[in-house]
Amino acid sequence: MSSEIGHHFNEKWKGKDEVKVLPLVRGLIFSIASTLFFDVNDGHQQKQLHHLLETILVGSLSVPLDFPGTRYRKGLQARLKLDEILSSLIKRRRSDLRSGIASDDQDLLSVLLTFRDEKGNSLTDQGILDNFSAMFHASYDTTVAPMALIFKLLYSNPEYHEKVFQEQLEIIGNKKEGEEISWKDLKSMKYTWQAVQESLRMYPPVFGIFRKAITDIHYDGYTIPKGWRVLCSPYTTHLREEYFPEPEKFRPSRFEDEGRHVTPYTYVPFGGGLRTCPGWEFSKIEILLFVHHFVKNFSSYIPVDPNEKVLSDPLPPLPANGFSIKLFPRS
Ligand code: HEM
Repeated sequence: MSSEIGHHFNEKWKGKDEVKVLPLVRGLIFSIASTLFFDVNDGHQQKQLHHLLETILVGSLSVPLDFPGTRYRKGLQARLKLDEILSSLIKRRRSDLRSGIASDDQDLLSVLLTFRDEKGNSLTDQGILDNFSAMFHASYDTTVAPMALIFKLLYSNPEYHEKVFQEQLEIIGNKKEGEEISWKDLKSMKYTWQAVQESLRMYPPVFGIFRKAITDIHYDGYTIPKGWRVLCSPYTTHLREEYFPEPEKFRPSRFEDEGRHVTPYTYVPFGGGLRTCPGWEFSKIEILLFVHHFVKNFSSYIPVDPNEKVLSDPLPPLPANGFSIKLFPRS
């Protein structure tokens, strides 16, 4: 993943005086997913798949009116096209696995194709397509949001900005030419991770999660009857003064000492309990590596509009104009 991100910076950021962060981050997250999920590295095919995914996402958040020209109809058509392309990838990979050209752990596609449940049953092609669709939905916009916001928020807190840059520079300084980032390095990025956690507190990418009451629940004078669905939203606790004083301020130090001072279940950007997001560590690595490669390439940056609004329309919260920044390369 690190080399993929390093390559992305070489191709899309280096040599530029100014960039718009949001579209670049979208391209990066999609290219990581298509490489690690089904080993599609070809730029042209990635672009086509990326466009289809974006159309599906827009369609899934639109009013479900199945008429020609509506976003919903375009989303449905894009899903059919995406399934068609993925089906041909599945067919080819099945044959490559049989002939030994592909291995059973090379990417998510191979893992799904060779998966067997406790009774020895495998997934159907439709099951694999549905898994891909779920993974794309769950992993794309969610990770794009903190990556598009982190440098905007860091800019508002010079003390933490400095800490994050110093932390990354120390890691970079200890590396030999061409040496890659290790697990130990990722674990040592404590200020960077605190800053990411704080951005996920202020702007949780997932607005809410549902839970079903499996028994009557009595809470604070109210009864939630068995069978009702309850919507829990991170915004209800993330922005409460009693849990996070001055909640409108970007203050990553709230997560010092590995978040020990945070009241349990008040900080839930990845949900909680049995259904906690299974991709949270994956996204943690993506975001930490993104910050790492940024600092490796640039000594500083200036937002074109430091007061650019963050909009959640549609979700997730993103910088309103894509967050343009002026870049200063590291010599
Ligand atoms: C910053 C990035 C991410 C955020 C904020 C996020 C947030 C969430 C949240 C709130 C849930 C619901 C959890 C619950 O019901 O308690 C969830 C579920 C899920 N996430 Fe993520 N997610 C992120 C990245 C990812 C990534 C990168 C992947 C995959 C590689 C992923 C895969 C999933 C899946 C498959 C589920 C459904 C789990 C289930 O229903 O059991 N997520 N995520």
